[in-house]
Amino acid sequence: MGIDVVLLGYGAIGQAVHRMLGAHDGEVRVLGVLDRASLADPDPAALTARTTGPTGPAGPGSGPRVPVLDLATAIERADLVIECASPAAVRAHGPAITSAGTDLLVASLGALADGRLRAVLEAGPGRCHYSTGAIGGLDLIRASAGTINAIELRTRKLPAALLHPGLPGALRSAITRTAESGTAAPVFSGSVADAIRDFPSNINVAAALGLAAGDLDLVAVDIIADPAAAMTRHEITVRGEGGNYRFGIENFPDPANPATSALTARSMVSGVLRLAGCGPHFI
Ligand SMILES: NC(=O)C1=CN([C@@H]2O[C@H](COP(=O)(O)OP(=O)(O)OC[C@H]3O[C@@H](n4cnc5c(N)ncnc54)[C@H](OP(=O)(O)O)[C@@H]3O)[C@@H](O)[C@H]2O)C=CC1
Ligand SMILES: O=C([O-])CC(=O)C(=O)O
Repeated sequence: MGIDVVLLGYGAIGQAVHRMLGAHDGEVRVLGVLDRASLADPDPAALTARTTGPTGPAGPGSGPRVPVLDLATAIERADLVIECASPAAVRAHGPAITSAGTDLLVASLGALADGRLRAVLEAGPGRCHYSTGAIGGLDLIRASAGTINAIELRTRKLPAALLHPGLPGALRSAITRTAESGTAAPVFSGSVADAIRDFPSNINVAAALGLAAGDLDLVAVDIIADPAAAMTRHEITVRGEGGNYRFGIENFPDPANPATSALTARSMVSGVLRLAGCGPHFI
């Protein structure tokens, strides 16, 4: 028994998930990974026996090697594809996975701010699962869907964790100024869609909150660049007819990627184990 999985993306989260699933190989078998090169060249012959390995702080060669697969083989063999790449990867490859009947677990939930893509992925027949990622409390928000009036998310990260090549110039300057001044400052205020547009790999948690609430427009996002932020902080305030809720989540960043909370990989492993039927299950 157990389930067969493939990792879509093999960076900080993908490698951590792979390492952690090693302790559960009776329940979950990692068949291989999809990387940028294998996704760009659909010819399985081009990939014959190619493997990849960890590139994190533990150093090359210190962890298990894993086969690199082409997308068609991954879809055919896997029960579940674990996406831990980027919203762009969900857009590009998610529909092929779920429409072929293979399940998909998504970390890059920002992609699902696009209602049309969400509808395609949810049409199946493969199931699209949403990872709780770097936060908690989504069960409570889901249970309160339809009764929520507003959600505020205040995310505090290191300036270096917020910088990325596609950042608009004004935001880049604001974040760089914050880093140079040594003082924390707000750098973004806006909707989930705008946050995901400007910080696609940094604020998927905002989309998670909106998806759980059943309405992304309920979520207001503030991002603070804080040169002293040894931990990434997500402050979540929910106001609704059933009650008011506050969650303060302080995560250590993943050592391999300061933009990503280390909790994210653990959340994905927990989700995969649940899909493999390993309890306990909180529902
Ligand atoms: N829901 C949540 O709470 C969270 C979600 N995330 C999501 O998880 C993603 C992965 O995080 P992390 O592991 O830290 O990131 P990394 O940058 O460490 O690794 C991402 C890996 O995915 C690959 N990749 C990215 N885009 C594509 C693509 N379009 N096609 C193929 N491969 C691709 C990258 O390749 P290359 O190096 O060539 O770019 C890299 O190997 C983030 O981008 C973010 O969207 C992250 C944290 C929290
Ligand atoms: O890891 C985090 O704390 C949040 C994050 O990057 C995301 O939501 O994309």
